[in-house]
Amino acid sequence: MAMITMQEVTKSYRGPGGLVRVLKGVDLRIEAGEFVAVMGPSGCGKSTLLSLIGLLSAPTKGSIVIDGAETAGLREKERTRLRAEKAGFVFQFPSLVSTLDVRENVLLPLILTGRTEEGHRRRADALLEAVGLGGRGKERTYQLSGGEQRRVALARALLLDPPLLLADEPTGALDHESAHEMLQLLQDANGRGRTVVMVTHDRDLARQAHRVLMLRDGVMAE
Ligand SMILES: Nc1ncnc2c1ncn2[C@@H]1O[C@H](COP(=O)(O)OP(=O)(O)OP(=O)(O)O)[C@@H](O)[C@H]1O
Repeated sequence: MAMITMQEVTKSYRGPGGLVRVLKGVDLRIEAGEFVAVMGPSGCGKSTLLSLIGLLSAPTKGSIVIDGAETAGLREKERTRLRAEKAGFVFQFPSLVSTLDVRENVLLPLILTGRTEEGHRRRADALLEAVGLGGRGKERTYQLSGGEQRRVALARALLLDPPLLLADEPTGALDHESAHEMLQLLQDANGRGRTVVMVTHDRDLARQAHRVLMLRDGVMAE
Protein backbone atom coordinates (compact mmCIF):
# COMPACT_ATOMS: atom_id res chain seq x y z
CA MET A 1 0.00 0.00 0.00
CA ALA A 2 1.30 3.45 -0.86
CA MET A 3 1.95 5.85 2.03
CA ILE A 4 2.92 8.72 -0.29
CA THR A 5 2.08 9.25 -3.94
CA MET A 6 3.13 12.37 -5.83
CA GLN A 7 2.13 13.06 -9.40
CA GLU A 8 3.55 15.86 -11.49
CA VAL A 9 4.21 17.97 -8.44
CA THR A 10 5.68 21.40 -9.05
CA LYS A 11 6.68 24.02 -6.52
CA SER A 12 7.74 27.57 -7.27
CA TYR A 13 8.72 30.34 -4.92
CA ARG A 14 8.33 34.02 -5.59
CA GLY A 15 11.80 35.51 -5.38
CA PRO A 16 13.03 39.07 -5.88
CA GLY A 17 13.92 38.21 -9.48
CA GLY A 18 10.57 36.54 -10.26
CA LEU A 19 9.39 32.95 -9.89
CA VAL A 20 11.96 30.34 -8.88
CA ARG A 21 10.90 26.88 -10.02
CA VAL A 22 12.29 24.40 -7.50
CA LEU A 23 10.32 21.22 -8.23
CA LYS A 24 9.49 20.77 -11.91
CA GLY A 25 7.26 17.73 -12.01
CA VAL A 26 8.08 15.18 -9.32
CA ASP A 27 6.54 11.72 -9.49
CA LEU A 28 7.13 9.30 -6.67
CA ARG A 29 5.56 6.50 -4.74
CA ILE A 30 6.68 5.42 -1.29
CA GLU A 31 5.13 2.30 0.20
CA ALA A 32 3.92 2.04 3.79
CA GLY A 33 6.73 0.68 5.94
CA GLU A 34 9.55 1.84 3.66
CA PHE A 35 12.66 3.70 4.87
CA VAL A 36 13.63 6.05 2.05
CA ALA A 37 16.55 8.46 1.85
CA VAL A 38 16.39 11.57 -0.34
CA MET A 39 19.69 12.93 -1.66
CA GLY A 40 20.72 15.54 -4.19
CA PRO A 41 22.86 18.64 -4.56
CA SER A 42 22.46 21.56 -2.18
CA GLY A 43 19.48 23.72 -3.06
CA CYS A 44 17.86 21.13 -5.33
CA GLY A 45 14.66 21.14 -3.27
CA LYS A 46 15.00 18.26 -0.81
CA SER A 47 13.65 20.24 2.15
CA THR A 48 10.93 21.64 -0.07
CA LEU A 49 9.92 18.09 -1.01
CA LEU A 50 9.82 17.07 2.65
CA SER A 51 7.71 20.08 3.60
CA LEU A 52 5.21 19.15 0.88
CA ILE A 53 5.02 15.53 2.08
CA GLY A 54 4.59 16.80 5.65
CA LEU A 55 1.87 19.27 4.64
CA LEU A 56 3.92 22.19 5.90
CA SER A 57 3.38 23.77 2.51
CA ALA A 58 1.20 23.20 -0.54
CA PRO A 59 2.38 22.41 -4.06
CA THR A 60 2.01 24.92 -6.87
CA LYS A 61 0.54 22.14 -9.00
CA GLY A 62 0.11 18.39 -8.90
CA SER A 63 -1.34 15.70 -6.68
CA ILE A 64 -0.03 14.52 -3.32
CA VAL A 65 -1.82 11.62 -1.63
CA ILE A 66 -0.76 10.86 1.94
CA ASP A 67 -1.99 7.62 3.48
CA GLY A 68 -4.98 7.56 1.15
CA ALA A 69 -5.93 11.24 1.53
CA GLU A 70 -5.64 13.64 -1.43
CA THR A 71 -4.07 16.81 -0.04
CA ALA A 72 -4.26 19.14 -3.04
CA GLY A 73 -6.88 21.78 -2.51
CA LEU A 74 -7.18 21.26 1.24
CA ARG A 75 -7.90 24.33 3.32
CA GLU A 76 -5.27 25.39 5.85
CA LYS A 77 -7.30 24.05 8.77
CA GLU A 78 -7.72 20.59 7.21
CA ARG A 79 -4.07 20.59 6.21
CA THR A 80 -3.07 21.29 9.83
CA ARG A 81 -5.29 18.53 11.17
CA LEU A 82 -4.03 16.00 8.65
CA ARG A 83 -0.42 17.02 9.38
CA ALA A 84 -0.89 16.41 13.12
CA GLU A 85 -2.49 13.04 12.41
CA LYS A 86 -0.07 11.74 9.80
CA ALA A 87 3.40 13.19 10.25
CA GLY A 88 6.10 13.54 12.89
CA PHE A 89 9.12 15.74 12.18
CA VAL A 90 12.77 15.50 13.15
CA PHE A 91 14.88 18.39 11.91
CA GLN A 92 18.51 19.33 12.35
CA PHE A 93 17.37 22.33 14.34
CA PRO A 94 14.71 20.76 16.52
CA SER A 95 12.99 23.98 17.68
CA LEU A 96 12.47 22.99 21.28
CA VAL A 97 10.86 25.50 23.61
CA SER A 98 13.43 26.66 26.15
CA THR A 99 10.88 27.82 28.71
CA LEU A 100 9.43 24.29 28.93
CA ASP A 101 11.15 21.26 30.42
CA VAL A 102 12.07 18.15 28.45
CA ARG A 103 8.82 16.28 29.12
CA GLU A 104 6.70 19.32 28.34
CA ASN A 105 8.52 19.61 25.02
CA VAL A 106 7.59 16.02 24.21
CA LEU A 107 4.00 16.81 25.18
CA LEU A 108 3.93 19.99 23.11
CA PRO A 109 1.64 18.63 20.36
CA LEU A 110 -0.95 17.91 23.05
CA ILE A 111 -0.30 21.04 25.11
CA LEU A 112 -1.10 22.98 21.94
CA THR A 113 -4.45 21.21 21.66
CA GLY A 114 -5.06 21.49 25.41
CA ARG A 115 -5.46 17.76 25.85
CA THR A 116 -2.79 16.56 28.27
CA GLU A 117 -3.85 13.89 30.76
CA GLU A 118 -1.99 11.58 33.11
CA GLY A 119 -1.89 8.87 30.43
CA HIS A 120 -0.15 11.25 28.04
CA ARG A 121 2.44 12.13 30.65
CA ARG A 122 3.15 8.42 31.13
CA ARG A 123 3.48 8.02 27.37
CA ALA A 124 5.91 10.95 27.21
CA ASP A 125 8.02 9.36 29.95
CA ALA A 126 7.99 6.02 28.12
CA LEU A 127 9.10 7.73 24.89
CA LEU A 128 11.90 9.55 26.73
CA GLU A 129 12.98 6.19 28.13
CA ALA A 130 12.94 4.73 24.61
CA VAL A 131 15.23 7.47 23.26
CA GLY A 132 17.66 7.06 26.15
CA LEU A 133 16.52 10.06 28.19
CA GLY A 134 14.63 8.23 30.93
CA GLY A 135 14.40 10.21 34.14
CA ARG A 136 15.45 13.48 32.51
CA GLY A 137 11.98 14.89 31.86
CA LYS A 138 12.36 17.70 34.36
CA GLU A 139 15.55 19.13 32.83
CA ARG A 140 15.63 22.26 30.72
CA THR A 141 16.30 21.62 27.05
CA TYR A 142 19.16 24.14 26.83
CA GLN A 143 21.08 21.95 29.29
CA LEU A 144 21.03 19.07 26.79
CA SER A 145 23.61 18.28 24.13
CA GLY A 146 22.73 18.59 20.43
CA GLY A 147 22.20 14.84 20.15
CA GLU A 148 19.98 14.78 23.23
CA GLN A 149 17.90 17.67 21.90
CA ARG A 150 17.44 15.80 18.63
CA ARG A 151 16.22 12.78 20.62
CA VAL A 152 13.70 14.93 22.51
CA ALA A 153 12.44 16.06 19.10
CA LEU A 154 12.13 12.43 18.02
CA ALA A 155 10.17 11.54 21.17
CA ARG A 156 7.90 14.50 20.44
CA ALA A 157 7.47 13.35 16.84
CA LEU A 158 6.35 9.94 18.10
CA LEU A 159 3.92 11.23 20.72
CA LEU A 160 0.79 11.08 18.58
CA ASP A 161 1.96 7.85 16.93
CA PRO A 162 1.94 9.12 13.34
CA PRO A 163 2.39 6.62 10.49
CA LEU A 164 4.97 8.84 8.82
CA LEU A 165 8.27 10.15 10.15
CA LEU A 166 10.01 12.94 8.24
CA ALA A 167 13.63 13.63 9.04
CA ASP A 168 15.63 16.51 7.54
CA GLU A 169 19.38 16.04 8.15
CA PRO A 170 18.54 14.27 11.42
CA THR A 171 22.19 13.57 12.16
CA GLY A 172 23.60 16.87 10.82
CA ALA A 173 26.35 18.27 13.10
CA LEU A 174 26.18 15.27 15.46
CA ASP A 175 29.26 13.26 16.44
CA HIS A 176 29.59 9.74 15.09
CA GLU A 177 28.11 8.01 18.12
CA SER A 178 25.09 10.34 18.46
CA ALA A 179 24.47 10.07 14.72
CA HIS A 180 24.51 6.29 14.99
CA GLU A 181 22.03 6.38 17.90
CA MET A 182 19.72 8.66 15.95
CA LEU A 183 19.77 6.35 12.94
CA GLN A 184 19.10 3.38 15.22
CA LEU A 185 16.06 5.13 16.71
CA LEU A 186 14.68 5.92 13.25
CA GLN A 187 15.25 2.31 12.23
CA ASP A 188 13.48 1.11 15.39
CA ALA A 189 10.49 3.29 14.54
CA ASN A 190 10.59 1.91 11.01
CA GLY A 191 10.73 -1.61 12.46
CA ARG A 192 7.49 -0.79 14.31
CA GLY A 193 5.83 -0.01 10.99
CA ARG A 194 6.45 3.73 10.52
CA THR A 195 7.31 4.93 7.06
CA VAL A 196 10.48 7.02 7.26
CA VAL A 197 11.58 9.65 4.73
CA MET A 198 15.00 11.08 5.50
CA VAL A 199 16.80 13.90 3.71
CA THR A 200 20.56 13.62 4.00
CA HIS A 201 23.87 14.59 2.42
CA ASP A 202 25.56 11.64 4.09
CA ARG A 203 26.10 8.68 1.76
CA ASP A 204 26.82 6.24 4.57
CA LEU A 205 23.60 7.21 6.26
CA ALA A 206 21.61 6.98 3.01
CA ARG A 207 22.99 3.48 2.46
CA GLN A 208 21.12 2.36 5.57
CA ALA A 209 17.78 3.14 3.89
CA HIS A 210 15.83 0.62 1.81
CA ARG A 211 15.95 2.94 -1.16
CA VAL A 212 17.64 6.19 -2.17
CA LEU A 213 15.80 8.80 -4.22
CA MET A 214 17.92 11.35 -6.05
CA LEU A 215 16.49 14.79 -6.69
CA ARG A 216 18.23 16.64 -9.48
CA ASP A 217 17.19 19.61 -11.59
CA GLY A 218 13.76 19.55 -10.01
CA VAL A 219 12.88 15.98 -10.93
CA MET A 220 13.32 12.60 -9.28
CA ALA A 221 15.84 10.00 -10.37
CA GLU A 222 16.34 6.75 -8.43
N1 LIG B 1 10.21 29.86 1.48
C1 LIG B 1 11.02 30.04 0.43
N2 LIG B 1 10.94 31.17 -0.31
C2 LIG B 1 11.73 31.37 -1.39
N3 LIG B 1 12.64 30.50 -1.83
C3 LIG B 1 12.77 29.35 -1.14
C4 LIG B 1 11.99 29.06 0.03
N4 LIG B 1 12.33 27.84 0.50
C5 LIG B 1 13.30 27.40 -0.33
N5 LIG B 1 13.57 28.28 -1.30
C6 LIG B 1 14.54 28.09 -2.42
O1 LIG B 1 14.26 26.86 -3.02
C7 LIG B 1 15.46 26.18 -3.36
C8 LIG B 1 15.47 24.80 -2.75
O2 LIG B 1 15.57 24.89 -1.35
P1 LIG B 1 15.57 23.61 -0.39
O3 LIG B 1 15.83 24.07 0.99
O4 LIG B 1 14.35 22.82 -0.63
O5 LIG B 1 16.84 22.80 -0.95
P2 LIG B 1 17.68 21.61 -0.33
O6 LIG B 1 17.91 20.64 -1.42
O7 LIG B 1 16.99 21.10 0.90
O8 LIG B 1 19.02 22.35 0.07
P3 LIG B 1 20.16 21.99 1.14
O9 LIG B 1 20.66 20.62 0.79
O10 LIG B 1 21.19 23.05 0.93
O11 LIG B 1 19.51 22.05 2.49
C9 LIG B 1 16.59 27.06 -2.91
O12 LIG B 1 17.05 27.80 -4.02
C10 LIG B 1 15.96 27.99 -1.90
O13 LIG B 1 16.59 29.21 -1.86
